[in-house]
Amino acid sequence: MTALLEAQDVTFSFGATPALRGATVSVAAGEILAVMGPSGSGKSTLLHCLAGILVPDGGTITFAGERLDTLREGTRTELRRNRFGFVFQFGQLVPELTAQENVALPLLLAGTARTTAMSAAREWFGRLGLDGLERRRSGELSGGQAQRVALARGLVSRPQVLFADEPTGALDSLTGEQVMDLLTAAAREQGTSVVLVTHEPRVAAYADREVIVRDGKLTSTVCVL
Ligand SMILES: Nc1ncnc2c1ncn2[C@@H]1O[C@H](COP(=O)(O)OP(=O)(O)OP(=O)(O)O)[C@@H](O)[C@H]1O
Repeated sequence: MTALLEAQDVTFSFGATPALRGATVSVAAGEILAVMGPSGSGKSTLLHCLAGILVPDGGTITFAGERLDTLREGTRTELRRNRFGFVFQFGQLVPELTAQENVALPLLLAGTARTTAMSAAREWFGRLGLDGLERRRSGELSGGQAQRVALARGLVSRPQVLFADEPTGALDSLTGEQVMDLLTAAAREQGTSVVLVTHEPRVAAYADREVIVRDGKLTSTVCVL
C-alpha cells in the first residue's frame, strides 16, 4: 500500500497534557479509514495533525511524498484549502450565508469566480437530495439537511482527503446512516481518501479499515472489509 498521507511517531501536547505519544498511521489514496478509540484518547488531535491544522511536537506528517509538518503556515493553509476537505460534528455552516453560498465557500476562498463556484455548488444539491434548499440559511435546515450541506461543502473542491470528525455525532441513527451512505458514495466516486473519526462501530463499518487510538497511540489495525 502506498500511503497518500502518513503520520510517523507523532507526539503532541496541550501544555502539560500529552495528547499524542508516538502515533503512526497511514492512509492510501481513495481509502476510507476509521479512527476509533475512547473519549480523550487523541483521535481529534491526530486528525488535526494529519490535516496540518496542528503542528506536531515530534515525528513527521507526509502528504503525497512531501513533509507537511515543516511547511510554513501560509503554504500549509493553501494546501489545506486546495487538497483537503472538512466535515465536523456540528455542520458549522456560516449562518449569514445561504446553503448554496456555504457550499461554494471553499471554491470562493480558493479564488474561483462566483458564478462558477455557485454553479458547482448547485450540482451538489441534487446529488445529496437537497433540491429546493439552496437559498435556506442554516437556521432553516434540519440537522440532517445541514450536515448534508456541510458534506457538500467538504467535497465541492474535489479534495484528495476528506477529514470527517464525528460527522454523524449530532444526528439520530437513521439520519446518520443516510449521511454516511452519501459521504462514502461521493468519496468513492471522486477517489477522495477519508479520515473518519468516530466512536460508533456502526459508522466505522463504512470504512475500508479501522484503527484504534488509546492513550495517544495506535493500538491495532483491523480490516473490516
Ligand atoms: N484545546 C485543548 N486544550 C487542552 N487540552 C486539550 C485540548 N484539546 C484536547 N485536549 C486534551 O488532549 C487529549 C486528547 O484529546 P482529543 O480531543 O484529541 O481526544 P478524542 O479522542 O478526540 O476525544 P473525544 O472522543 O472525546 O472527542 C485529552 O486529554 C484532551 O483533554
